[in-house]
Amino acid sequence: MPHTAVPHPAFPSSTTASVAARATGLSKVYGQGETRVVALDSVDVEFGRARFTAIMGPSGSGKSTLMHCMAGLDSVTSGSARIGDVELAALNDKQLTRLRRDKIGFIFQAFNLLPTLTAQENITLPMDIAGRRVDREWVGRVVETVGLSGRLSHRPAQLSGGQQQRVAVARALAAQPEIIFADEPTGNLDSRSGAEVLGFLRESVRAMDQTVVMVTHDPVAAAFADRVVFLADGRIVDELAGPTADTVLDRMRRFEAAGRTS
Ligand SMILES: Nc1ncnc2c1ncn2[C@@H]1O[C@H](COP(=O)(O)OP(=O)(O)OP(=O)(O)O)[C@@H](O)[C@H]1O
Repeated sequence: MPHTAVPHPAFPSSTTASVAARATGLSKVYGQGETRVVALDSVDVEFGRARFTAIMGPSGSGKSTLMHCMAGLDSVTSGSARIGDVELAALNDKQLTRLRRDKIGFIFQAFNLLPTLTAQENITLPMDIAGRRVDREWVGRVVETVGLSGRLSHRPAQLSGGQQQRVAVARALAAQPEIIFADEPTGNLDSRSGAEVLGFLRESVRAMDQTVVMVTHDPVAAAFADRVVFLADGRIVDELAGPTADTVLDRMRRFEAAGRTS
């Protein structure tokens, strides 16, 4: 039963209200027999609402798998993945599709923009597909925040890589999803454009109470987050609040050293 204690404002408890997504004992196993891979091994993690969380860890540690399971893009083998109060395993395909469409925003390394549509049309496409009314005022604010006001009638080919990624960020933000999952969102960008995009994500969390979960290899990118969780071999092995690029790098080096001696 949920406890009913009133949380002290300075110490928000991890009740549903403050948690946008939660994994409990989440395991994911691919294949069987000789090809069996335990990608996630009983992961417990919460992603706070209106928080920016980075997921880091060595290649193959399970970062993308965790994100895909939390976003309903992949099924879980055991344990639980929830968005808000919704247990993803309890949904059928149609309900999952609707949940992804209505509650989740995605930003991937490949921008996934439609080449024949303008920036504006790409930004509102998910809402148009869902038959949702477009909140023009909100979209205007998003477009201004990501600095695309002068580029709305351009098609993707007429935009730089950084601008295209900003369109992808605006598209995710425009629908006001409960949570945005970003997988290496700046992987293809030069460091200046990357920093801009991360700054916009950071600003969306601060100014618009957006929730963002981002997978990254880059300590500089992770430093834009409020918190970093570290995965190794499918387990959460550490976390860091208020990260800087140096503290993240330091933590990564320590894991590498531990990995070499274990
Ligand atoms: N569809 C799949 N079938 C079989 N094994 C998979 C599949 N997807 C991932 N894996 C395995 O699960 C483990 C975790 O993979 P995952 O892609 O989640 O790691 P990652 O931390 O995101 O890695 P990277 O940083 O290289 O992208 C790896 O050993 C990978 O080979």
